[in-house]
Amino acid sequence: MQLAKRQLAWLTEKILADRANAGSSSLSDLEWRRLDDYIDQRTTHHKPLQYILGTQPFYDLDILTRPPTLIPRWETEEWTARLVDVLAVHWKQHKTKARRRILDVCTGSGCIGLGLAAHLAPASTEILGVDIAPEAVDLARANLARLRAQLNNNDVQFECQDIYDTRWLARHLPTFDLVVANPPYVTHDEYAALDPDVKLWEDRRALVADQQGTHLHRHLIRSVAQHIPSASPSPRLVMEIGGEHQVSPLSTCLETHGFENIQVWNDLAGRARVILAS
Ligand SMILES: C[S@@+](CC[C@H](N)C(=O)[O-])C[C@H]1O[C@@H](n2cnc3c(N)ncnc32)[C@H](O)[C@@H]1O
Repeated sequence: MQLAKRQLAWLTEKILADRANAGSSSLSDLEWRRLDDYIDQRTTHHKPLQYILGTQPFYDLDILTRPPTLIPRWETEEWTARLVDVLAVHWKQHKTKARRRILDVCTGSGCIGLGLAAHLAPASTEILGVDIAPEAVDLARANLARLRAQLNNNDVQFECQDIYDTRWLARHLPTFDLVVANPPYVTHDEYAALDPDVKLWEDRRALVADQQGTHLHRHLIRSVAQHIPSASPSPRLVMEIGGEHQVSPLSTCLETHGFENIQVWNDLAGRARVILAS
């Protein structure tokens, strides 16, 4: 009930914020009809609030949201901020003259890449975000255009790219210091049990992966091991995961491919959320 009231308040705020003439604080007939329409989209059609509002806060950035591209989640925001702190320490200890290069695989709205750019040291980093979905890349580029002034003079670009393209990987991966990713990690069984808010509106490709949700993670582990040599204790690969059940298989896979300093970060809810290694 509390949540429903809060959502109604946010929808009303959107209408008030969108109005051209801010003279009156009460809603006109037209605005009441728009509010009715928003409530209908939310309740009857299960449209997520963030798609109706059109944005979602991520770190201190206001990220545009548009179906079917995944809405940025608080868990991702949390580890992105933690990663900024970790990289600041590592990169201070292991200085290089060149800018660091980060590949944000499965970039979606671009939230991770943009969040990193906005908080890493000024003019220190080049970030490329790639996604297989053209509509995600369009949205990431719209976010880039909107947020450019907040990116600390760090360079960010987005490209449409299937990360299973081995020729692209062989050519481009060796130019990066670090790969970050929030890949699809929901198992087929978990997907069947998800809310209609998610299933009806967010791209299935953004969520589901074979091999108990670890297929893309394993592919990234193999690819990074092959193309990005271990140069320092700094992380080489940072991936979001779906929980404890994925820790052991992915740790084994990382060890098999020669990774060191394997760590798991829990999120604020105490769930295993990120696996990283150097
Ligand atoms: C879980 S979403 C993450 C989006 C965003 N990084 C975030 O954290 O909100 C996963 C993304 O992976 C993309 N994706 C799925 N398969 C891919 C592939 N083979 N190559 C590149 N991107 C892929 C999807 O289109 C989707 O945008």
